[in-house]
Amino acid sequence: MTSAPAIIAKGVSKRFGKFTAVKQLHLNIPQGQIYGFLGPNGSGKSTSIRLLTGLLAPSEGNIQVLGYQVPEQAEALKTQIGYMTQKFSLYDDLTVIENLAFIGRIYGLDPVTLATRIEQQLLTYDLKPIEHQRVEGMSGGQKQRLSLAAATIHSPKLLFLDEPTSAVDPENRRDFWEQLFDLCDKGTTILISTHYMDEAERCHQLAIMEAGEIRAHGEPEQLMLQMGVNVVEILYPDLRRLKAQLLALEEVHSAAQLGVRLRVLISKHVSDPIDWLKCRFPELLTAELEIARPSLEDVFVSVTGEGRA
Ligand SMILES: Nc1ncnc2c1ncn2[C@@H]1O[C@H](COP(=O)(O)OP(=O)(O)OP(=O)(O)O)[C@@H](O)[C@H]1O
Repeated sequence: MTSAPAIIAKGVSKRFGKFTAVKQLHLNIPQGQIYGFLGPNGSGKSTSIRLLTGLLAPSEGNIQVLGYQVPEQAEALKTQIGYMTQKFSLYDDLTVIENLAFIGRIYGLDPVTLATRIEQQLLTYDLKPIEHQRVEGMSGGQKQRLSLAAATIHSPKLLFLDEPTSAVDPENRRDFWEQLFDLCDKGTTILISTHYMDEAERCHQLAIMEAGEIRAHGEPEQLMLQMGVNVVEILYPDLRRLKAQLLALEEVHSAAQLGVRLRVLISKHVSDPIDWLKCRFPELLTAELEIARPSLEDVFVSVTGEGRA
């Protein structure tokens, strides 16, 4: 028997005055998965997360999270979820242990459970050596680990992470993802927002957002396979001029320079894109052209307006 979805959203929109920040959001997120919201700044990721946690009320639509109706039953849901933002929301004047204790008490943990959980979290997130250090003055990576330890102190079933890796270096991001997979392995469902392609590629499923709407969703691999464009890489000396000419063609979704190569996304309506390019640009007859494997970034530019910049 399959378990009920962790999150169901139907036709959810959020308006701030005349501005619509989230439009007709539909979600069905299974338990035990890492689900990603991928999108540029202002695409509605944070607003969507706030709606799903019950912090914001939708202007229209229906939300169910872990079987609770949101925002009506948000109070009951609160103890079952964790929420971490890119600002980490820690108390600078408190030490590592004091932060964990304070947040644990907010979640209503009894003193014995709290003491056990603090000890476990200090070990899991490698915070033991700095347990008496105040947050002020800690590195970005340490703050991130503490923030994740605090957000999971009450062992939530569902964890919301709003751009949790924006303020840390690539090594810390890698370690952070290992911790997320450990949590997922123990049954925690995770919803994470990001604007990094490599992070989105790690998710079991993701939604690509732009201007408050989901433009595409599914497993990263499926999204890459089902993309409505072919990818051609061109090795040619005068790439800047070629790029401008290519972008003027309706069939070309995007053209981005990667070092000495131009990566071009061409509509699948063009059956043989290499031949098609060589016919339109005879100077390419002697250039090196090859079909490349699609990346998530290609999917992103093909479903959003990003590619024609
Ligand atoms: N309380 C608010 N009042 C008015 N507009 C808002 C409010 N909250 C968000 N917005 C607007 O809604 C849009 C979506 O913002 P949101 O923060 O959800 O995007 P995001 O994808 O999370 O981007 P970021 O990465 O910058 O946080 C933005 O244009 C933002 O200015």
